[in-house]
Amino acid sequence: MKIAALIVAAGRGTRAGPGAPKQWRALAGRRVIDWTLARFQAAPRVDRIMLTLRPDDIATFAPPPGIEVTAGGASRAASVRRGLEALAADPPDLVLIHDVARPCLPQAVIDRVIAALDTSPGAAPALPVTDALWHGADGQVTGTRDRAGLYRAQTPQGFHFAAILAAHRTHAGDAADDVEIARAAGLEIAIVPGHEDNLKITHAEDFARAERILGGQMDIRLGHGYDVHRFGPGDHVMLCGVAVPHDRGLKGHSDADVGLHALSDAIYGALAMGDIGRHFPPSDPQWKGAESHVFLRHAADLAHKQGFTLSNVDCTLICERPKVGPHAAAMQARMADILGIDAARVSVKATTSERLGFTGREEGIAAIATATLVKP
Ligand SMILES: Nc1ccn([C@@H]2O[C@H](COP(=O)(O)OP(=O)(O)OP(=O)(O)O)[C@@H](O)[C@H]2O)c(=O)n1
Ligand SMILES: C[C@](O)(CO)[C@H](O)COP(=O)(O)O
Repeated sequence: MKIAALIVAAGRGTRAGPGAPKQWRALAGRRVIDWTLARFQAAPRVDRIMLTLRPDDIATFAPPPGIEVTAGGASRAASVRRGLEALAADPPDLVLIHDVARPCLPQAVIDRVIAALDTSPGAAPALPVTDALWHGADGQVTGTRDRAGLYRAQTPQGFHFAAILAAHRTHAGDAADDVEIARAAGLEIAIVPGHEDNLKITHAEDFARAERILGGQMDIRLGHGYDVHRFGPGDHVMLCGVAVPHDRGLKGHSDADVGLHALSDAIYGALAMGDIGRHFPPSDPQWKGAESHVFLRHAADLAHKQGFTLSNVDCTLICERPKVGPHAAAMQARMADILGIDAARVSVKATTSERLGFTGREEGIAAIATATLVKP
């Protein structure tokens, strides 16, 4: 069973007020569109993601790997139709059609829609109306309405692909959503429970609500690491991935880069996956003299495999000499490169220990590091 997600993102977001269209605006540290795409990238049963954008946005948007992009139309229905036509070249069995403006979609809602499509050609999430309903005009209540049997429709709305494509091809005019188009073609649509978190960002104040929801949903991990290496003979030390000239070297099984070792341990710690010695045992001869970027890359890859993004890292080197300041910018750039994150999220600093203790006596160098991992 091949399942595609079609995310419509070609609207102008006029009701959200001045500024960029809402899909491009920042929300809890990422753009709205990034949160919405991440929902479907993390959905185990979704094989393919098609995104419809305004033509001018296609020129500037660099889609993440695996995301297909096509141009949307003048209305939501037109954008969906274009997305369906783009998918039709290699048709999936099922399609889940979702508003980019619903970035807080819980995975459970996706699962419920897919499950309902086993027995129904269409299925969509909705919540029963729980407030009283009024008619109003000029600021006055002019009537009341029975709320029994009324629902608030959400997305993703899921369909058997061939059926919804045929429904869109024969539908004339606009529609509020794809359920309306499917029903006009005679398709039965099952209602599955939606979720209050699955709001559609429509007005400016909805951003604050979405931020609160995402903040509550996020898995935020903090890890810390500590490492020490003793000085020995040599003419340089490896610190945070940079060779720093010195009148001694650091002793160790690998290249003895205390900074990268502490940072690797911080990431392993945040994942609760032990430490560097567990993944690269010192008893194993293959790691003798190893360059420590291998360890750091391994830790970062484990984080990514578990769906975490590295939000920031911070490393402090503790030594009297060599002086770290002249090399800090190069260390920051090298660590950012190894981790694949922006240098603005990487901090390297140094302190002496006021000539106290083993670092003060210049017997070795110590490093402490922290890493913050975030999973939406
Ligand atoms: N021509 C359009 C219009 C809307 N949409 C998408 O349809 C979804 C729901 O629409 P809505 O919330 O109304 O978004 P906008 O049309 O962008 O907002 P507004 O009506 O305030 O301008 C959004 O994901 C929007 O990007 C689209 O793909 N193409
Ligand atoms: C598709 C939808 O999100 C279902 O609730 C809704 O119909 C979109 O409505 P809008 O008028 O485009 O905001």
